[in-house]
Amino acid sequence: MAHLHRTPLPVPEAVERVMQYKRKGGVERKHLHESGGRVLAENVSATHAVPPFHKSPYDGFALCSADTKDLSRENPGTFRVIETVAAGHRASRELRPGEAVRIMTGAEIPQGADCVAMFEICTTGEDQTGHPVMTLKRRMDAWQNVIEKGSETEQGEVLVPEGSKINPGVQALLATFGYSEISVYKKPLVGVFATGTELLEVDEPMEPGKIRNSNASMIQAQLERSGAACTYLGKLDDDFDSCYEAVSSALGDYDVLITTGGVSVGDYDLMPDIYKKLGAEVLFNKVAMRPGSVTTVAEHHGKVLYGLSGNPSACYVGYELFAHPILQHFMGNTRPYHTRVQAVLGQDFKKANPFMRFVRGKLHYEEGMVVVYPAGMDKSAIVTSLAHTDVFIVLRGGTRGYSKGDMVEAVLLEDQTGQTQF
Ligand SMILES: Nc1nc2c(c(=O)[nH]1)N[C@H]1C(S)=C(S)[C@@H](COP(=O)(O)OP(=O)(O)OC[C@H]3O[C@@H](n4cnc5c(N)ncnc54)[C@H](O)[C@@H]3O)O[C@H]1N2
Ligand code: MOO
Ligand SMILES: [Mg+2]
Repeated sequence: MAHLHRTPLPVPEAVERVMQYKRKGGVERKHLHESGGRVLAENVSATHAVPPFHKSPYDGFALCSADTKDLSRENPGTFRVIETVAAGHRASRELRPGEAVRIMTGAEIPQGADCVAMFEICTTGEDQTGHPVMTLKRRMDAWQNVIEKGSETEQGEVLVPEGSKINPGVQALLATFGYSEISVYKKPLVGVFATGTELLEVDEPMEPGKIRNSNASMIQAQLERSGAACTYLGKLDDDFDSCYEAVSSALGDYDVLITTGGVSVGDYDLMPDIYKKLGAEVLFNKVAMRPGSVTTVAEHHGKVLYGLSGNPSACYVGYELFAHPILQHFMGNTRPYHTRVQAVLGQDFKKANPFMRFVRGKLHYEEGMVVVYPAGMDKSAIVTSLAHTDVFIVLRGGTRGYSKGDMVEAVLLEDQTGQTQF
């Protein structure tokens, strides 16, 4: 029989207790195309200057600025066009005074040239011998319209430090500098069990007294959203020996183990006794929050075991508050906590709040303001409102409810930025 008396721990303290067991995962090499969303385990440095040569930003004529110093509308100058250089090609020889090269955007500026006149300010024609010429009616400055070698970055500069998340722009840099592979932090391997004799799997027909196991699919998707690697280990009947056996034998194979169900004080809530028999230290088994007050977290030889509630909304909230940040840290993220913003509450929420409440909510942008609405029914056992949830609306304990227009805190579940503090 589980102990009936449990002392509720304030949420920030519960998070802090879990985070005492955070650890960084190992490092692995990943192909640049498979590195998106991972965290860099090495600096990305410029392996060469960018651009690697003086380059033309325009389609036009490359020439020597000194040749243009006396030019004006009244005194145009005519240049012999000696060749055309497309991007990817180089001029065949150095430019001599009085010469110009027809050059395309991205091509290397020929030796002897130091500026580019855009096509739009040049007129083209032929001389008496039929050779192509170009006429210019203004003077050019040295290095005008040239992207100079190394002007964007010099060789050796650290451009993205270790610990940064790899986004499409970082992938552009990896490609620029020839990193076909890169060191990233490993994903944590997370094992998931669903407990409950009442559970049917998704492909099973309904039966009297039974419900389908929605938490396993939900947790797997939450893990995926967090970037972790998940193995669903199956559902377990509420039978002590088989549950104990399954949990204790899975422990060694995963970085983190998550179970759902069986953490409260019912006759078949077996997780507390399983933790006891395993010799795991329970960090807390009651949190001063709704939903998810029964969320239990234990530690076994430094490994964290999550006993999430069986009630779907409680399970969902328990995961995001207590598992997401530890998994983010494992993956090298220096901002492991969900981003929080101030938002306008879009409708009344009049329930009194003895405990801190994490209302599943939906974010809208209205006239440039972030507005959040409760996503639907707000009880621990509710599953339907989770479909419309992308934020938690944080309502502090000890309040008599909130009104439309009040400023509230919103935890953004689908934002990538994260923050360093809970
Ligand atoms: N006497 C008390 N009873 C309860 C307390 C309490 O403090 N004293 N706490 C209540 C609260 S709060 C919650 S939350 C629930 C937590 O229950 P458990 O975490 O032990 O979970 P179960 O009993 O296994 O299941 C609860 C509920 O959720 C359904 N469930 C379970 N697994 C799944 C799943 N994988 N997919 C979908 N639904 C699932 C299960 O059928 C139950 O209906 O305890 C209260 N009781
Ligand atoms: O642990 Mo329960 O979800 O607070 O209702
Ligand atoms: Mg129970």
